Amino acid sequence: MIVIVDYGMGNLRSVQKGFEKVGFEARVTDDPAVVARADRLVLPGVGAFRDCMDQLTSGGFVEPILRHVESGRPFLGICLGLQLLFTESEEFGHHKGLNIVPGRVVRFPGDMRCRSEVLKVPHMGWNQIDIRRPAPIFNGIENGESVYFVHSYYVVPEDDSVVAATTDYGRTFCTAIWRDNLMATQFHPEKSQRVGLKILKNFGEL
Ligand SMILES: NC(=O)CC[C@H](N)C(=O)O
Repeated sequence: MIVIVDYGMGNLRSVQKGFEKVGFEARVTDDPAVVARADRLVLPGVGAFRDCMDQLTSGGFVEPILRHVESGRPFLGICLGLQLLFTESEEFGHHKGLNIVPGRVVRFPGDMRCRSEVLKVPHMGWNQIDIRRPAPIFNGIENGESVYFVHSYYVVPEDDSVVAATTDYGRTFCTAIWRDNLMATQFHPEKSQRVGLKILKNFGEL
C-alpha cells in the first residue's frame, strides 16, 4: 500500500489521484501508526519549510518517517517533501529539517537573468530535467523531458553523489535526489502530466 502523509500542508488529493490514474491505490493518512506500517511512503509538501516541519513534529510523523527511510522501503518526497529531508533551510530564517540528507535549502537570488530577461522567483512553470543518474523513478523517462515547478528554494546536498537530476534556471540546481530507497523531486510529478504520471507509476512498481 502507498501511504501519503497528511500533515495538513500537502497537495495530497492530486498526488493520490495521480497514483490512482496509473493503477495504484494510495491511502492519505494523518495517523503516524499508519505511516509506520507503510510499505511505500510519499511525503508531499506545499508551503513554508518551518510550518511543515512544525506540523510533522507536532503530528508525531518524524520518527515513523525516519524509521521508514532506515528500513529500506521506498520513499518519495515531493517539492517541500524533498527540502524537508535536508539539514536546514534558510526559508524565513534558519530552520532545522529532518537531516536525512546532509545539505542546505537556499533561495534563488532575485536578480537572475537569462540573456536580457529577469528570471522571476518563484520558479513557476514547465522546465526540463537533465537526468544524471538512473534513479528507478526515471525508468522509461527521456532525458530533457519537461516537468512542472513551483518553488523559490532549492536543495544543495553536501554530497553531490545523491543528485539524480538537475534543471537550469539562472543556475543549474538539484531537481531530484536518489540514495538507495530514498527518492525525491523538487518538481511536482502530480502536476507534470504524462511524464509525472510515469514517475508515479515507476514508484508504485518498486
Ligand atoms: N510549492 C512550495 O510549497 C514551495 C516550497 C518552498 N516554500 C519553496 O518556495 O521552495
